[in-house]
Amino acid sequence: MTRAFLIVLDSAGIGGAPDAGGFFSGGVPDTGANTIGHIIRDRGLTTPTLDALGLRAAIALANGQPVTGPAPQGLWGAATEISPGKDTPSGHWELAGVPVPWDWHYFPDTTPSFPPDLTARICQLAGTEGILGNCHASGTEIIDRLGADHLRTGWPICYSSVDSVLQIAAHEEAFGLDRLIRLCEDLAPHVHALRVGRVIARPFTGPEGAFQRTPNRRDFAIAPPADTILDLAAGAGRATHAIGKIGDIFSHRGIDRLHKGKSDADLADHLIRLGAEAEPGSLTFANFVEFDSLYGHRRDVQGYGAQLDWFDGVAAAFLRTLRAEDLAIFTADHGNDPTWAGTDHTRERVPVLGWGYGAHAAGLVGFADVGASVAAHLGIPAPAHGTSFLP
Ligand SMILES: O=P(O)(O)O[C@H]1O[C@H](CO)[C@@H](O)[C@H]1O
Ligand SMILES: [Mn+2]
Ligand SMILES: [Mn+2]
Repeated sequence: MTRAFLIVLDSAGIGGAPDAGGFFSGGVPDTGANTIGHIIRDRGLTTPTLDALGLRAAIALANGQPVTGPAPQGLWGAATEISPGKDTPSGHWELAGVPVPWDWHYFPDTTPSFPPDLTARICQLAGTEGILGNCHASGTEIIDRLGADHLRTGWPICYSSVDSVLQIAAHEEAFGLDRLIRLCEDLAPHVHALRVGRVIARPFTGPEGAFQRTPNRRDFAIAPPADTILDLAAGAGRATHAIGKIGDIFSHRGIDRLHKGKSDADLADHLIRLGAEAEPGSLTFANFVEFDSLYGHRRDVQGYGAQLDWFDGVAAAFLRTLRAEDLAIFTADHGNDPTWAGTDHTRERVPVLGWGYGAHAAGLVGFADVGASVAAHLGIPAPAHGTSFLP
């Protein structure tokens, strides 16, 4: 029985989104943002495995440029998102066959950013007299700025961004990791009721002047509004594996086994192991978050490029574990151009790089077509949206 592996390189967009002008980072429209394209332009990449599948061709296709160079050996294309958000849940759900049917609520870029009753709710759940932050911020910048106040007052640091999120940073030892996670979990239903996609716990540690975020981030996301390929695979009795934060993104629906780690290197070990071991008929869905969290939001071109070079070797090792009848697709959930203004995601098309069907041009497809193709490959019911691009 065939197996499927869907692997998301978080934020590894390739530009060309037709609606990019309606999205902003740092007050600048996303028109022209191109995460991988600009890393190639400014640093260069050594990604022979992804290139052979069709990465360079996909970038050209996404941006309306002629496709030149060696013919791709994989199933390749570029996908366009229709969901009205350039965030992680929107991208992953649509890839899994469920475009977002509502408009997310975004907290305004003002101080205060949160409505008074929500702030009061946070205080009540945290057992504090107030909160710090209450604004848009970059997560590393705000702990540098407010970490000392946090230690002094014991108040949680609450912030948002251009995404539909409420993030809470707190010191693991001084505030307590379990207390932070419980606060976010208890707050999540109140935040989801506002059509805000996620509450994210952002624990940090260290002394003043050297605060550092830890890997114990937790996301509490709204549940997807319809059956995703995870639900459909699980419903068909198939084994489903979630690597990284896929469990959090899908509200833990349709997932048998979670494979988490402290870093993307740990997640790469899980992926390569599951390539060898995953059950016949199973679906493995992976998210590699460090492209986004360590390099995209931090606008670090060199770091992002080095991570892509590293990942290419992971992809090569993983593909060697596969069986002839398997399908693997490498893709992304949105952009996060490290050369762009601000520190936020960027609206972009994403690469679709498939292994298992030989050389085939899928062309310009939709995010939901990825989920439909995975479902067709596995022989499970199709999600409500999308059309398979398998030959
Ligand atoms: O700057 P940090 O805390 O990494 O926050 C980022 O992480 C969130 C989730 O990807 C985004 O909405 C953005 O705000
Ligand atoms: Mn993401
Ligand atoms: Mn992000």
